[in-house]
Amino acid sequence: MKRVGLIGWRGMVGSVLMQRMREEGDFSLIEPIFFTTSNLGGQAPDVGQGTSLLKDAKNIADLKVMDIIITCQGGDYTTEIFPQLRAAGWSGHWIDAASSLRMQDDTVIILDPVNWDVIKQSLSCGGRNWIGGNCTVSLMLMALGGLFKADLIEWVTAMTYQAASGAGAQNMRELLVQMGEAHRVAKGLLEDPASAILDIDREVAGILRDETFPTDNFGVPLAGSLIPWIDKDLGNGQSREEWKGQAETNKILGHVATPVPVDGLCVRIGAMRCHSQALTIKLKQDVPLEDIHGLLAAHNDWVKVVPNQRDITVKDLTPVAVTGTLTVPVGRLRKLAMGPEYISAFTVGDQLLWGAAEPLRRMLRILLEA
Ligand SMILES: NC(=O)C1=CN([C@@H]2O[C@H](COP(=O)(O)OP(=O)(O)OC[C@H]3O[C@@H](n4cnc5c(N)ncnc54)[C@H](OP(=O)(O)O)[C@@H]3O)[C@@H](O)[C@H]2O)C=CC1
Ligand SMILES: N[C@@H](CC(=O)OP(=O)(O)O)C(=O)O
Repeated sequence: MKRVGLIGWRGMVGSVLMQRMREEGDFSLIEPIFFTTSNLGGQAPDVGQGTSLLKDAKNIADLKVMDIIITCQGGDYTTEIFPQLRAAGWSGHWIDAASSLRMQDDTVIILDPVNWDVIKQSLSCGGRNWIGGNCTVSLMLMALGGLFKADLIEWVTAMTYQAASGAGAQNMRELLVQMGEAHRVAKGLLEDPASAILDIDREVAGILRDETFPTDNFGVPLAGSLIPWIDKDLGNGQSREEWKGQAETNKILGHVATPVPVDGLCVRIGAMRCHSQALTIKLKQDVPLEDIHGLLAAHNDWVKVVPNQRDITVKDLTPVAVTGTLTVPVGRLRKLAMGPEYISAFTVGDQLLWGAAEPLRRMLRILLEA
């Protein structure tokens, strides 16, 4: 049995990974060893193999005896430990949720339903560094995989509606506290059916703008508002989240020489853990919508084409419908006024599942089966 070190297993992404590994019976196929950065010697979780003690996630000697390491601990941890481990001669497989190593030449961004060929090629050449992609990019590719595979996309813009979870667990909590505050100030007026809506609105706007409003994590209100910037400012008008769209999409697809342009605006909204994206796609040719539906639906087991009709769209193409599931619906498919090669699409995906934990879990299975 392969010895698999798990780091970051109690964080938000790590907890989703643990849940999925339990559901899929992955622990029965490995010898799991749990590490910590904060609770050395504490109790490791019992995953069906009895209890054990947590090991030090920064102890290179302990890490070196692992065949495979999966980390959801974060970019700082990766930046500190990964080079030391490789410098110490470790030749095991490193599977990582953090973005730090994604664009290095010796890494593959893993999303096997989309880039199994790239993963296979790297495995056959001795590849050992497997990095999960940005959530927005992975979810877009799960949805549009059929069009990319058929080489039909000339360019795509992604206008995103990203959930609080992408910013971290504390941000999810803060969103709910903000919602509670907004409700608190309006509660009395809401209970009075005769109250004026503009009075309610004034109270809510007042608390959202109040300096006591809880914004320690987001820095600004998200509830009752939105934040049109995600991740760092690259200084050229683009956010780092927007930059990842083209850079990671093309690396995932293995398009080194002729990248497909991917760009857009990334916006944080008050959803909990599902990212949504409105896509405008310029196709290389005029393809009938029916064929587009067929290509999209046939690409992988999780994408689901939602007919472009109101009733089913408002029910099935939403964060509420998708949260906690692996389904990636794509809908609002129609030809745009710009011409027959231009189509719109809207997609939703759970950013903690296909956007973070699931590609890592599946990479582990690929390595176990290799
Ligand atoms: N959030 C997201 O949507 C996505 C995140 N990622 C990447 O995954 C990595 C981890 O992100 P995320 O899971 O959000 O990070 P978390 O902050 O939830 O967890 C990271 C680590 O924090 C420590 N920790 C400290 N206090 C707590 C607590 N109260 N509960 C749980 N853990 C605690 C744990 O380490 P220890 O047990 O050692 O103390 C844990 O492993 C990052 O690199 C991120 O970039 C990738 C895709 C999406
Ligand atoms: N930046 C993403 C979440 C994330 O962790 O992305 P990355 O893995 O590329 O750093 C978001 O805020 O929604």
